[in-house]
Amino acid sequence: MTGPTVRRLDDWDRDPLQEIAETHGTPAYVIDLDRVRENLDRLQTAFPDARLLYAVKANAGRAVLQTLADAGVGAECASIGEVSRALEAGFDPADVQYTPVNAPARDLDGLLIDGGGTITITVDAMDTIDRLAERGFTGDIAIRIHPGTGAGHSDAVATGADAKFGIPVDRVPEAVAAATERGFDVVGLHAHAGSGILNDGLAAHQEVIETIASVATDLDTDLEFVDVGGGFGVPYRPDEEPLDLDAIATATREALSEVDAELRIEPGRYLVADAGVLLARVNTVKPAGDGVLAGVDAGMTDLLRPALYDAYHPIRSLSEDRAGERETVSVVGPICESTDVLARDRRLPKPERGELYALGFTGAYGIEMASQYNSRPRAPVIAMEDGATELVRRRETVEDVIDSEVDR
Ligand SMILES: Cc1ncc(COP(=O)(O)O)c(C=O)c1O
Ligand SMILES: N[C@@H](CCCC[NH3+])C(=O)O
Repeated sequence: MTGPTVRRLDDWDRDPLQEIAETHGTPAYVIDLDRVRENLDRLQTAFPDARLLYAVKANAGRAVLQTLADAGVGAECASIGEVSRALEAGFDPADVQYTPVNAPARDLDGLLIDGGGTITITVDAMDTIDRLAERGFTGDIAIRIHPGTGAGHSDAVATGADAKFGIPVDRVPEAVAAATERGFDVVGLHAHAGSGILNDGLAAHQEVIETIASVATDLDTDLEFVDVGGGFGVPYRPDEEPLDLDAIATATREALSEVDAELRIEPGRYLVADAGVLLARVNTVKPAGDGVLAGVDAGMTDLLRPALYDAYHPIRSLSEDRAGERETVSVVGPICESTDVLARDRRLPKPERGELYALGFTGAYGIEMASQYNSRPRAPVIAMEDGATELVRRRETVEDVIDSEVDR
């Protein structure tokens, strides 16, 4: 069941969302596991020969991880925390790839404790090759290259262009030699162009794959895999076109035609973004300039993306249809920051106190980037599956916020 290419906010049934808000209160995240499976099916149809690793950072909830582990995909993890959550949710260590950025010592130590010998580590710095050798790590390693080109929904996430990520192309042979000398098997190459790539970013994405292909063919090493990262975008704005998955798959295959190694991809957003909504309720309404400010109970601590990237998330009123009256509404949160604006200048029904809103495409990088700033407990997550709903992450309490303080 591949489902529609994209599930827009208007495609969600209103009744179950209203019911969830009544039962669990707001703010609350909803994640539809059936939609996650549909997204996976579409990816697997477009990339039938690729090994798919789910980028856990997009949504590390156990229900999501179990769904994907059961479907037989692997996990791409950015930290020991993500590795632990993936293993706990049922991923086999052999299916886990750890791709740290400037791996903290605590992460590397933790991997050894957790039987990390069977996990593949993607190394992004010469130093980390030494640091793994010093710790007696015996697993396989892959080398992450810095391709020098990136793409994504904003410059902030065009990772491939940022020197922080990966080893420069001209130093990759040196890194492979250093790793081999220290007894490691270098089994793969890795590159990631960036996140939220839509059709206008395909050329840059392609360039990254061509770069990794040329590094792979120049190396005198048998590679088990070439991992071209994730980044498949989802059209959050109503005027954006869905990503042409077949075009990206064909171009990837062509670019790698001379490379004799398994293709790996590691999507996060594509699997979960349109499977999630964030529910929030209006508490205050006040005029501002030519429009209205609707103050809701979700803020940048629940959904950071608008404040961090100026990201667009569609917003819809789930209260009873109120024909006619629409106003220019900005939806603002309860955090004492001016950037705590979830949606700016949208045409919405004249807001009313108690009105229920849904924010779309919040299944990816929503709950994962939530914080306790202003000492606000994080929202719960409710999973939908096969027509049923279930609380899978409870609402935090103020006690949870206080609990990590040490008595003195
Ligand atoms: C190394 C790596 N792999 C995979 C991903 C997943 O990206 P996306 O959620 O855009 O598919 C990211 C995030 O951008 C990443 O940094
Ligand atoms: N967190 C980002 C994407 C970056 C992913 C990690 N490299 C977002 O919300 O769009």
